[in-house]
Amino acid sequence: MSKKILVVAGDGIGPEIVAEAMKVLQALQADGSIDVSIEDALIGGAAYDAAGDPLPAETLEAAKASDAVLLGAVGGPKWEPLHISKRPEKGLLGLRAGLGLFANLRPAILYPQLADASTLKPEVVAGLDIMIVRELTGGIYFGQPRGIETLPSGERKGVNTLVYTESEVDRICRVAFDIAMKRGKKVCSVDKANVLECTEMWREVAVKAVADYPEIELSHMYVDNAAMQLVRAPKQFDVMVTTNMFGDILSDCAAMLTGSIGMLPSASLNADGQGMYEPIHGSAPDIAGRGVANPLATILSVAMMLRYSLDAPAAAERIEKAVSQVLDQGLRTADIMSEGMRQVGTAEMGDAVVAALT
Ligand SMILES: NC(=O)C1=CN([C@@H]2O[C@H](COP(=O)(O)OP(=O)(O)OC[C@H]3O[C@@H](n4cnc5c(N)ncnc54)[C@H](O)[C@@H]3O)[C@@H](O)[C@H]2O)C=CC1
Ligand SMILES: CC(C)CC(=O)C(=O)O
Ligand SMILES: [Mg+2]
Repeated sequence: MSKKILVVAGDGIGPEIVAEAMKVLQALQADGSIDVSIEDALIGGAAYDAAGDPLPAETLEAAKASDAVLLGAVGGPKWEPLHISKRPEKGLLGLRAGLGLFANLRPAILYPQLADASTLKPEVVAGLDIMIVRELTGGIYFGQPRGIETLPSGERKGVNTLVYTESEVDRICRVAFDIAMKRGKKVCSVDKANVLECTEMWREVAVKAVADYPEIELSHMYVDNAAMQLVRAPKQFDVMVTTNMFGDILSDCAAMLTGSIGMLPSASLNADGQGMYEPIHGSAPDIAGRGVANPLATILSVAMMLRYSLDAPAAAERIEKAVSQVLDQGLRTADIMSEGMRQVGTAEMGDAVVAALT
């Protein structure tokens, strides 16, 4: 049965990288590997400019009616003064919350061809394969109260609130445990339980939940140490599970171990298996419009979509193999360029992946 995909390209490099991911989807559609219908919608700054709203009601409705959403990236300096990404019911946060996408999976895998591009020594990262499981609809990005108020003294006070309920922690830990059962059976829960009560509770809930998974080896680490360990000895990690903000930061850090933030895809899933798929990076305004952005994270996000929402694991594997093949051919966008390789732009990289697929 045909599956519905909603494409929201967004801002900055969003439309450029999504165009390449669409070529891959369309190639798979054309050769009969998948049966999908594709619609577009607006989000972020583009939606604000067109409709005065960074998450128009029709975008949220279309997303709810789809089997999967493919997102580029949102935001940029033009819209930052408007604070559109700080309203939890609006923009990207609103779309994630509106779809209930509480589980964000961010695989940090080093393609062996990119060992030279990693910020770490080849022997420290060879074979790196970490799954970061980030809670995505709670924590400090959503907690109330939030905002900036002016005190009677005239001084301003900025407030954000870190909140988790036990059930929110329990469900994300179970996602991490289920994933770990299919991998190395090791989960490191990352918190700041020495300082923050909310994450002290997080740790207690993780310990209670793991009792249902006798084969899982659960460890705990404070987030500052986890950041350090990621760049010291990343292969000690199999699955990491953590809060919304800690996962946001640690995954950008882990991305560099694989060569570039332009290499890391993600899947954001709800309780019904519906998903949104996006690269972990943002709209990269510094390189937008130049045709130099790396589209591989977005293309690999399509592979995650095929695996998690479209029940097409063979097609997902074909995409991953095609990416490996273009790297074997020596093609590199600027962010992963190294000596002796051939530098290509966004579109040439997308075309090469399609050629390797077919
Ligand atoms: N999921 C999303 O839509 C996200 C949106 N943002 C938004 O994006 C805007 C820019 O944020 P930044 O902090 O600069 O983060 P960013 O991830 O957009 O860029 C950080 C750095 O990585 C580079 N980069 C990112 N993606 C790349 C790619 N595919 N190929 C090559 N280089 C790449 C950029 O050129 C920049 O130097 C902001 O408005 C921010 O709010 C930031 C993160 C995630
Ligand atoms: C709106 C932000 C939380 C986006 C971001 O940085 C991310 O999801 O990685
Ligand atoms: Mg981020």
